Formats: sequence, C-alpha cells, structure tokens
Amino acid sequence: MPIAPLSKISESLLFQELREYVAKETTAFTFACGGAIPIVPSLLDAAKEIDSEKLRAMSCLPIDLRWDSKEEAMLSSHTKVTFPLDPNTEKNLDWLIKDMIPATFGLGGEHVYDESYRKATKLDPARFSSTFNPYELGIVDAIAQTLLPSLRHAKQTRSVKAELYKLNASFARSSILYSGPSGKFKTHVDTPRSPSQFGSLVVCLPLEHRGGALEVRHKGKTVTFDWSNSKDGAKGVSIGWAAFYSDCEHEVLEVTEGHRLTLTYNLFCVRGNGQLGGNCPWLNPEHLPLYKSILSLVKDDDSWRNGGYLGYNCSHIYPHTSKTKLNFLAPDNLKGADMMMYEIFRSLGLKVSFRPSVTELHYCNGGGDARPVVGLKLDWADWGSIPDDWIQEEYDKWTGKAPKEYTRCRHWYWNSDRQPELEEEPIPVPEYVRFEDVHWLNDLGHKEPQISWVAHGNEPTGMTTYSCCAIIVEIPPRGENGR
Ligand SMILES: O=C(O)CCC(=O)C(=O)O
Ligand SMILES: [Fe+2]
Repeated sequence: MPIAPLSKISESLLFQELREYVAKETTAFTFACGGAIPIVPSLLDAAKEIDSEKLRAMSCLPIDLRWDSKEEAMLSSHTKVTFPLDPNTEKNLDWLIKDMIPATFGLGGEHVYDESYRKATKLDPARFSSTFNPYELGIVDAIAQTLLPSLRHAKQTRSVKAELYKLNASFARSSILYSGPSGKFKTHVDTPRSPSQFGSLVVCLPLEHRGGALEVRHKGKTVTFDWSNSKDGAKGVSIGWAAFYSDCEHEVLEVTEGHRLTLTYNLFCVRGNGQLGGNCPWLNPEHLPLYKSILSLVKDDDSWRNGGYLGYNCSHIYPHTSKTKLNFLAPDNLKGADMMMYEIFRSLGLKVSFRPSVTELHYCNGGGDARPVVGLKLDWADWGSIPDDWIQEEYDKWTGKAPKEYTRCRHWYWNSDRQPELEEEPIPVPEYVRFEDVHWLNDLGHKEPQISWVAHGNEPTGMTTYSCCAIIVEIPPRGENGR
C-alpha cells in the first residue's frame, strides 16, 4: 500500500502538535551537573559535630598530591602538596608548577600550542597520583543518575567509569611565577577517546583564585561553574566538581588572580554489574505528553493509516570509530533528551534504528549542506578485520551514500590451489530510508559541518569522531503489529 503523501502527513494537526511537544520537552533536559563537597580536617572532627547535618552529608579529607619531578635528585618530601594548602607542604606548590608542562589542544589531527587559545599547564596521570577519589565521594553515582540513567528496555543497567585524564593548572597574569596571557581555554569540545565516552568530569582543587569559571553550553543554554573564592569562612573549604556531556561546547574563562588547579576525568558508559530492575525511576515515558501524542498519531491520525517513517534528530552528537571498524554504541550511550525519545518509541513497541549522519566528514570538506543522510542499517557483526579500502565502501553504504544499486558483496575463500581468492557476488541491497521519506519531528540540531565540531578539541582527533545521529521509527500500516 502506498504511504500517504508527505504534505498530507506533515500538515496533519496531530503531527504539528507533536513537533511542538518535541521542541518543548527536549530542551528541558540537563547536559551538565555539579556540586561542592566540604573538606573536613579529619573524620573524627566531623564526627564530633554529632547533630550536625554535615555528618550525614558527604565530606572529603584533605587531598594529598604527589608527582614525579623533572629533577631526578628531588627529594620526595618536596614532591607532595596537601590541599587545602598546609604549612608543611605549601612551599612545594612552586615545584609542582615548575614540573608541569604546557598543555596543547587538538586542531583537527594536530597537537597545537597557542597561548591565545589555551593557556594552561598539565601533568599526565603517569606522573602524579592523588588521594582524591570521585567514586568514594559519590560524584560518580551522582553523574550516573543525572547524565546516564539506565534504559528501561536495556537488558543490563549502564554504569559510569571515570578515568583520570590530566592535572591542569591555569595562572593569573599577575602570578609571581608566571608572566604572559592569563590562564584560559577557549570554546572547544572534548575529543572522544572511544565510542563509549559520553562525558567529562572536572574537579577543582581548593586553591585560592579568581576568575576561571567553566562555562558549558548546549542548544543556546549555558551552565556556569565558578569555583573561585572557594575559601568561604562560613562554609569552610570545599572541592568543586562539574560533569557534562563532552560533545557540549565549553570554555574556561580567564583566571584573574591566583592559581586554578583541576583534575580532569574522561567518563565512559560501561555495562553495570547487577540487574537493578532495568528501569529508570526518574523517567516513565508513559506519563509524558509526548507519549500520548505519538500514540494518537500512530493509532488515530488518518494520514498515518498506511504507515511511514518518523525521524528524530538527536540533540547530542555521538562518538564512533570509522577507520578500522565502525563502532557505534547507541542506545547504550544515549544522552538526555535523546534517551527520553528512544524510551518513548520503545515503550510504544515501535521499531527503532539509529542512523548516523556523516556526510560532512567524508564528502563536504568544510562546506555544503549538513543534512543527515539516513542510511542503511547494516549488520556489521562480521566486520572483524576487513581491509581499509573496503571499510570506506561499507561506510558509504551505511550512511546511504552508496547508490541504491550497489550490490557487491565480497569474501575470501580458499581456491583449489589452497590460495586465498576474492569472490565477488552480487546480492540485493535492502531498501534504505531516504531523508526525503522521513517525517521529521524536529529540525536538524547541528547546522555546522561536522569538521568544525572537532576543529577545537582537547586532543587531536583520532580514531573516534563525533557524528550527528537520527532515530528513525518505523510506523507500520494500520492493521499490522497490533495497530
Ligand atoms: O579545567 C577545566 O575546567 C576544563 C578543562 C577542559 O575543558 C579540558 O581539559 O578539556
Ligand atoms: Fe574540555
């Protein structure tokens, strides 16, 4: 049966109402979270305040930081600082600063040092250790609940793994130790290390400074984390932290006084150990107006009688590998509103697939139209170690770039001389969904070419890149699948 003409569907009142709901409800989602944890001199001191709320709240002991000095002969008593600064190790802060090296950023595939864009120093985790542990302090749990709640339909829960990435320092121009531009890091996204990276965590050590606020942005909204003047007489000293989806643009503003010292972590989604019910209590899709609206579209809207494709352009971009093996983890790594949309579609029992849009990376070289190509959903279970030039072809098919009549399927076999030989065998390519065939619930969120999102990263782009992604939902003709 032919599907209803696009105009009829798009003009339907229910469809228009649905588009409005999507616009409203998907912007309400958070993309960053953070907090402050008070530092207590010792747990015994905290316990003395028996009826204090502080006893129940999370608190942190002073943090020891140790590092390997560039000077081999340096005494170990000189390579330790305790935060908040204590009289015994305070003087070592100067050594720490001298032992740190300039921090670069990624511009496309290159490491770049440019003080007008990023002015900071760093230590790699192999060169330092600290007693700070984001798991102990409930930070990782808070991130999991806020940024990565488990999917209702997932067989297993998903958990957060935080991997220490760097110690960074930024100084004010006025610092005695340092002259030059004030510490800062202009707008960038965090380059994904693997398809399972979804976020970044920044922990600010308690060291007096001014300026240096961290601003995180998504879809026109900005969340600011300002840890300056953390020495507050009434509340004591605290550790400030912020976590955010790493595809969100962020910036560290200029440090105007003192030193700003941060620990950064990469956040990965991993399979949870236990079956904790497999649902996310914060979100019951059936109670959302969007759920009801999609339900009536599917059940009652006459223009959808013959079925069709609904499309939702994800609000976030997602990392995937593309050079040696296509690896794309959705739905395991879905963020914020994208997870909600997925949950709704799945609760309605609809067939859902993810289609990345990667046109810009390979075809446009910094210009042109960035609308998604809604390509084939390939089964790549057998992709093991196929040669590189084949990958591009498969990639093209996957993204819908390959022409429809592309039908080659190649595999190696052993010939009668026991030599490996390549066989080309035509197979029909299944119909793929074209951009034009989809009724889009929202506009494409990212208008710029993909190349510009990765232009300024905190690392050069490697094997993993971001792409925008669409969720395609198949609405069967009425009468099928219980409709
Ligand atoms: O120090 C911060 O607040 C953030 C640093 C950052 O964005 C990065 O290292 O990529
Ligand atoms: Fe960053």
